[in-house]
Amino acid sequence: MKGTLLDIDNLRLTVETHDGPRDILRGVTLSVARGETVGLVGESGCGKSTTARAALQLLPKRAHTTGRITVCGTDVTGEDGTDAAQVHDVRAHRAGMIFQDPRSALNPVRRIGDSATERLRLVHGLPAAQARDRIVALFTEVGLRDPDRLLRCYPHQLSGGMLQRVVIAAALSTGPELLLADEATSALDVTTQAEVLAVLRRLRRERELGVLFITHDLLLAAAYCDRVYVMQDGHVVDEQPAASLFDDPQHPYTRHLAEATPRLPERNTPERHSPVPASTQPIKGARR
Ligand SMILES: Nc1ncnc2c1ncn2[C@@H]1O[C@H](COP(=O)(O)OP(=O)(O)OP(=O)(O)O)[C@@H](O)[C@H]1O
Repeated sequence: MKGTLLDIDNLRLTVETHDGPRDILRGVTLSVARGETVGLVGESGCGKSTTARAALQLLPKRAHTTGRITVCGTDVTGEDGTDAAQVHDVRAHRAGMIFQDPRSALNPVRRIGDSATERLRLVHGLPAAQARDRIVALFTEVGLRDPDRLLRCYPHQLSGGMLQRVVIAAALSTGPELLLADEATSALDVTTQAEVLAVLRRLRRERELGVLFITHDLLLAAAYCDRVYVMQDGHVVDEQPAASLFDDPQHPYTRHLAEATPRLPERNTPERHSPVPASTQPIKGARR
């Protein structure tokens, strides 16, 4: 597909455990195009995070994979002779990842400025002053006020929403085309979640980012994404336009998830692309 930033084709991943080999991904096929937000939903443990991490070759220990993953035109699985330097280039320049808990992404005893500029300084070799200027500009872009003061703060001095914006700014600092957002707003309260989602949406539009938006929250995926893949037990079992996820679920498992998701009465149901659903209940059975 033209403009495809992430293309995963029949990805299988098996991990050697003490109890023998364990199949975690059993044939995942999905794609994300430039400027598109694609949801990846499913119950806890179905393999969503492993899929995203595999895209950056952040694989579990003793993992064996088959299938092909192409990120921004580079086959990171090495099938076509890609070497470690090219995978490093993808991680350093082309794709960024945001996780659920910004506190775990930031060193608690380092100032925000040191953590946020780290990739620019160490990976891109930017002088400290230039890295700082770029992060200050990005802090403003993601809606953080008084960026100079924030650079001197420690993580415990900032709220969860502010920290997630810091993490988003740091992820964007290297100019990625693809963003892998793994439950990036799940730990935030509903208001802060709406604000962070609005920031991500604006950045996606302005920068034409492709976003793989991982969530266990079907309502949120339906409201926020363009298309949605549904995972079950290591398989992608369904792919649908987000708009029809609840109204016309195609696969029995998608139907099951949709029926298990508490919804507000129709007149209050959020329109697609509204900031965030008023209710963001997890999928029934999810462990979170
Ligand atoms: N290194 C590993 N060794 C053994 N099992 C693993 C390893 N890494 C992940 N798993 C298992 O693979 C399965 C998929 O994990 P993954 O984190 O990808 O699921 P998920 O859908 O993202 O779940 P959640 O929504 O809870 O984050 C889980 O059952 C997990 O326990």
